[in-house]
Amino acid sequence: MDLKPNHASPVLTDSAPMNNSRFVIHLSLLPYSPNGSVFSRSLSLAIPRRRPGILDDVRSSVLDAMKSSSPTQTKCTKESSTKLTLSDGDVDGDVAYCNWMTKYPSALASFEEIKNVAKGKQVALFLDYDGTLSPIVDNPDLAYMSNAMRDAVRIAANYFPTAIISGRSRDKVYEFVGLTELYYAGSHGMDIMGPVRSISNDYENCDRSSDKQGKEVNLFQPASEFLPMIDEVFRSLVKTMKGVAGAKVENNKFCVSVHYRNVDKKSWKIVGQYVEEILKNYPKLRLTHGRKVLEVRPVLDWDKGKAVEFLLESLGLVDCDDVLPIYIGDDRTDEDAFKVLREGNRGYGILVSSMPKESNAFYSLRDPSEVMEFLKNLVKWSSTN
Ligand SMILES: O=P(O)(O)OC[C@H]1O[C@H](O[C@H]2O[C@H](CO)[C@@H](O)[C@H](O)[C@H]2O)[C@H](O)[C@@H](O)[C@@H]1O
Repeated sequence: MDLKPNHASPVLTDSAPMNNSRFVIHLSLLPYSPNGSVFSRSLSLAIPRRRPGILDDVRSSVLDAMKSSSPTQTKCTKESSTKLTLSDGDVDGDVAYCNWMTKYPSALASFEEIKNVAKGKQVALFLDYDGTLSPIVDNPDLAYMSNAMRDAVRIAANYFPTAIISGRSRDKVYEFVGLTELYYAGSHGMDIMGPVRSISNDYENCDRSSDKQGKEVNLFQPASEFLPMIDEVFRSLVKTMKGVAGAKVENNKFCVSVHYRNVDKKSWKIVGQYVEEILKNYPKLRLTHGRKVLEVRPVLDWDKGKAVEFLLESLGLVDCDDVLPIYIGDDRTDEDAFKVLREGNRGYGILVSSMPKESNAFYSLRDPSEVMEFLKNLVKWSSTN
C-alpha cells in the first residue's frame, strides 16, 4: 500500500546519505510495499564512522549555509494553512506558501486521509522539541512548552507510544517536557533512553540503566567515546565566542550548539570562522546547521532517522505491518527521520514550517499550535475507535 503516491520525492542538499553498506533494507519486505507484504527487518546496525568532509559538513562555505538556514519569514494568515486564504499582507509570500502546501498539505486539512491509513494500526509518535512543541525564542534556555501543549502530549502518550527526539541533551529536554510517560532521545538521537527489551546485538553501547523514577530502561549512547572531545570543544567554543556579542554556546552532551540568532548579521561570518578554526583540530567532529545554530557533532553515521528505527525496535514495533509511525519536526536534522519513513513507505513525516522548504515530509503544520491541534485530533479519533 502506498501512503501517498502523488507526492513528488524532493531533493535535499543536506540530508545524511546512507554510507553504510551493511545497512540494507529489502524494499519488497517493507510495510505498505506494493505487494502488501509484511515488513521484516533485515538491517545490520553496526554504527560506522561517517567519512569527514564529504557529508553534510559544509565547512568550506559555513557563512552561505548559515544564511540559507535562516531564510526570511513570509507572512501568511493562519487560515491559509487549512483553507488556502490569502491575506492582504505579503501576497507573494502567501502565494508561495499556498503553492508549497499543494506539495506538503496541511496534516490538519488532510486528517481524514491520515485517519484512513491509520485505521487498524498502532500509531507511534515521534516528536521533535524546539520549534515543534515549543515556539522558537531568542534565548534557548527559555524555550518552554505551554501547559496546554504538555497536556496534549501527555494525553497522546496514553494512546500511542510517544518519544521526543531532540538535538538538546536528554536531561535538558526532559526538564522542559517533564513527562515520565514518554521516551527521550537527546543529542540528535545519540542518547536514547527507551523501554527495556532485548534488541539486536548489532547495537553496541546499549546498556541497562534506570530512569529518574528508578524504572529499568535501555540506555543507548553510540557516541559515548566522544564525550571528552565534545567537552573539550565546548570549553574552547565558550572561550572563543566570548568575543562575539550575542553568540551562545550550548552543551548538548554528545554535541555542541553555537547559536547566532542574537548575533549581528555582520558578525555571522566571524562566528562561522571561529567554529571552523576550532574544528580543524578535530577531524572526528563535523558541523551541521539548524535554525540559526551551528551544531558540532561526532563523525558518526547516526541521526534522528536511525534513532526512530532504534526506538521502533525497542518498542517491539518493527516487525509489524500494522504500525504507523508519525514523526513531527521543524528542522533540518528532522529530515533524516522523514527520509527513513518516506523511503520505507513506513509512515508519515510532518514538517512544522510557516515558510516553504524542501522536505522529505509528507505533510505540514504551520507552528506548534497546529501541532497541538493535530495531537488532539489523533487522540479524539483514537478514543472513538
Ligand atoms: O532537535 P531540536 O529539539 O529542534 O533541537 C535543535 C536545536 O534547538 C534549540 O535551538 C533552537 O531553538 C532555540 C529556542 O527556541 C532558538 O533560540 C535557536 O535559535 C534554535 O536553533 C537548542 O537550543 C539547540 O541546542 C538545538 O540544537
